[in-house]
Amino acid sequence: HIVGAAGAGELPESTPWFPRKMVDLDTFADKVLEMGEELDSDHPGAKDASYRARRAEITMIAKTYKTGQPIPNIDYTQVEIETWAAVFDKLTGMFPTHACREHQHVFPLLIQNCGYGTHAIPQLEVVSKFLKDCTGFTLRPVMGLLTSRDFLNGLAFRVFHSTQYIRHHSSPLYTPEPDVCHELLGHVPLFANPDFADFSQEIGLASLGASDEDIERLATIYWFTVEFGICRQGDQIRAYGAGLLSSFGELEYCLSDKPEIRAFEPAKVAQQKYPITEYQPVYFVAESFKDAQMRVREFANSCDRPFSVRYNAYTESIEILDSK
Ligand SMILES: Cc1ccnc(-n2c(S)nc3sc(C)c(C)c3c2=O)c1
Ligand SMILES: [Fe+3]
Repeated sequence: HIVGAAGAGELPESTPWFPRKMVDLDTFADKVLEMGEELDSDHPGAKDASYRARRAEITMIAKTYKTGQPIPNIDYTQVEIETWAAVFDKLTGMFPTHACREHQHVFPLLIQNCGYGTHAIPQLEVVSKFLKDCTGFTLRPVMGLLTSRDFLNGLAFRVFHSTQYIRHHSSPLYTPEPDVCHELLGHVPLFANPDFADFSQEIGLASLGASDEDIERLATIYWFTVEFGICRQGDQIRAYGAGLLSSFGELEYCLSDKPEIRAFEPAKVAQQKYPITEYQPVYFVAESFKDAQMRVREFANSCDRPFSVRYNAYTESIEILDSK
């Protein structure tokens, strides 16, 4: 039976807090791991005071953003647009031979409907409206890195927390963290695909109220799919992970004979360690997004959460089922 909003009382005391309706995502805003302008010393923009100030200016928008509001547009500078254009040109040249068919199918629509091109950086609000039309996914501006729990919880509501700042102009082809190029070229095209949207939401639903250990396992599964996923396409393999599709070097490397390629089995993937500052030594191949979704659902059922959840798209809220 369905346990309503009051159902929180029905859950075991030890259940970690999780959002029950879309507006609850507003509570994540102040919980960002670092404000975004405290850049690591090895960050390309660490010594550039005006870059750090620009980051703070852009991330302030995310701090005040509330559910239901349009995402404010950023008046990007010529230097920022040139950085974007360099990344756009380099990567779009590789998509025909390295990106999965789902990415290639939607890219022309992004050019047509969202102004993707070298002359301007697409605005998140325009892109979010497009995604809403395609799969119900929406974007939400984020100041910097959310915790894995908060970030994955957002996916349960088909909400993707997206950065709005861009990497430092001194290194257009490298970034130690997500930036708007990574989101627009890597993540957005796949969230326009219904099967990938279902798959991503599956991970999000599994993360609601999950134990810290299960959050770690689900974040690792996220890492080897949404970020660094490879899929089978006929007799070839292609990239669908955003970290691959937005990184010129790693997009080349991931389809070469250098990395090890394994089958996507969530229980095994969840145990895999991954470096985030160099290319992955191992990638996992999904047979299809539907197949990957079913495997994640199976994996989620084997987790030690004493209840299961369902998303009600009419009320944009979570329903608790068979709370054991
Ligand atoms: C699970 C989770 C929670 C928050 N952010 C992420 N996340 C995402 S989506 N993309 C990137 S690209 C990059 C270079 C890094 C470090 C990174 C990242 O950390 C992942
Ligand atoms: Fe990412």
